[in-house]
Amino acid sequence: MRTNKVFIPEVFFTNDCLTGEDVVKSTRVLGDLDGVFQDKEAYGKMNKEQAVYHVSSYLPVLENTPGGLFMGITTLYPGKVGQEYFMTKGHFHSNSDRAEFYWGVEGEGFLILMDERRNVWAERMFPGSLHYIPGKVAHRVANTGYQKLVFSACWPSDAGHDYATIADAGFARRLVDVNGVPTLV
Ligand SMILES: O=P(O)(O)OC[C@H]1O[C@](O)(CO)[C@@H](O)[C@@H]1O
Ligand SMILES: [Fe+2]
Repeated sequence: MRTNKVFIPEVFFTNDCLTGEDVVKSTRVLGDLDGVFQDKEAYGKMNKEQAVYHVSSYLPVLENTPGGLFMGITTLYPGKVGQEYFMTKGHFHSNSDRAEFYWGVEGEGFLILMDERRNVWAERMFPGSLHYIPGKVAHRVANTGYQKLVFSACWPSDAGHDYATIADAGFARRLVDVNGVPTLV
């Protein structure tokens, strides 16, 4: 199933619009993404305190509750490490068959997807793009534009995050700038 439906957002979300005791905010700086980017030399020269993305997550039920939903807003800054675009860490779900929706709110980029057989493909993200991420498909987002990329997500409260599989083997393809064109290599 490889869909890329489009809807018209009536409200532009921002990280700040989620508040309250059920909201958890986090920031990933470049130093949190050690091993994620291919160009180690370029990464080594960059400021590790630099923020790459912020996530605000609305968690109305406890983590692992069956049948609940979580919702998040991510702001991913523009930038590159070498020729590779700033991107989220990426993960499978711990409960591997759990699916998720992502939707583009502001800016432009790509959702990079990889199934368990390590087939990789990408869907263009833009304000109003809607992306269904099936279970057993790893997902990460790259900002290919010159402004911040804001996207939102909705996922089951018992999905969990499996970062270890990606930390061990990475994605089979990377999204890099080839003569100004975002290209999966
Ligand atoms: O969890 P990662 O791979 O750092 O990516 C951040 C995004 O993914 C989510 O974990 C949801 O899949 C959100 O909290 C956020 O939108
Ligand atoms: Fe996810």
